[in-house]
Amino acid sequence: MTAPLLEIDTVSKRFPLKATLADKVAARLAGRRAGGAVHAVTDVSLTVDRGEVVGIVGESGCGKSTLGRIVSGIYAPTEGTVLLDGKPIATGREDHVNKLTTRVQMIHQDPFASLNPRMKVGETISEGPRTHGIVSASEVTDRTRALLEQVGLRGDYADRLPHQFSGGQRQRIAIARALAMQPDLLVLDEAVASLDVSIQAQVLNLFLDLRRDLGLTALFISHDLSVVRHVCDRVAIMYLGRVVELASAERLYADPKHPYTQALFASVPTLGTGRQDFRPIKGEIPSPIDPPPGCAFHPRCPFAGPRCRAEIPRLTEAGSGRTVACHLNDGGVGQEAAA
Ligand SMILES: Nc1ncnc2c1ncn2[C@@H]1O[C@H](COP(=O)(O)OP(=O)(O)OP(=O)(O)O)[C@@H](O)[C@H]1O
Repeated sequence: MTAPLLEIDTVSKRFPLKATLADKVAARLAGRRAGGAVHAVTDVSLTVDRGEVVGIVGESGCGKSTLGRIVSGIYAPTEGTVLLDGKPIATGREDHVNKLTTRVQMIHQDPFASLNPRMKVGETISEGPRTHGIVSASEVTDRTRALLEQVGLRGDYADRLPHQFSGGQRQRIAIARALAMQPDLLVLDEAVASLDVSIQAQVLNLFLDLRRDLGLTALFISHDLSVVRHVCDRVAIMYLGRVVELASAERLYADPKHPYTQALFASVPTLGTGRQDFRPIKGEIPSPIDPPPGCAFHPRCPFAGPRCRAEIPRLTEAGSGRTVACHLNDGGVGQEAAA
């Protein structure tokens, strides 16, 4: 068996909060430390095989982008390690983050913000490969044209500026720029979220074609379950910084196990199930500054029992390669659990 291309091992990321003078005084009077932290990502372990596309799904603020940025070498994790092809991209030390890694390329949500408005798209696409010696000067023009054609644009668009393109075309340019670096791994962070639905479908189809032709490996971050279903082999569901369920897309969509996954599915009217009875998830997402004890989902969970309020559930096997972090799965929540 070959090792996974990407190995995320027990990664956490906390963003320290700056304490105001009033906080410091109050904390000193109370005999505790001032400040605190946003628990953006907690104890996440995940692998991605070569040629695999793994989705990261969850509501806003659950830590998806932070995880993507750690994998891209933009953030150092507070704890844990990220290995690409067995070598560290990042460890829990700021000076051990490979900020210049070219092997992971990130594609962001907003194609308007991610392209330099004053740079011709040909220069945008070829800048990275030229700087890093990935293409020679003599190859640059042909390679840039070929990349534009590969993403469904005309080669002579290389001479145009970003404002001459639509949102969907700009996202194609962003994909061409990422592919130009010949990355081992793509991190797509809400890559189609800002596009109209019909354009989303076109860009997703492009991604699927590229995946088939180039054997891409990717982390596909999205809040949109219907988008993820079309492009991912496996899907990790995140809640308040933790992975709560990880399964093949097929199994997850056929039979979601974690109460949060079930609630997430029930809240989406457009999953093609023909169901009209979609229900928003009840309650608010808790603060990542002060996560609830036990299972972070327990305040919103219809099945929560005493154990859920006290003990953090670990990800455990639930059959067929699926893992679920729920006490219902690892022995139940006790008599007191609501029916
Ligand atoms: N640089 C930062 N400094 C402080 N807090 C941050 C920082 N980046 C993210 N956070 C916080 O970390 C938590 C996770 O944010 P993150 O952007 O990773 O979530 P997300 O699931 O990608 O949400 P969204 O889909 O809204 O982007 C949030 O509470 C967010 O406010």
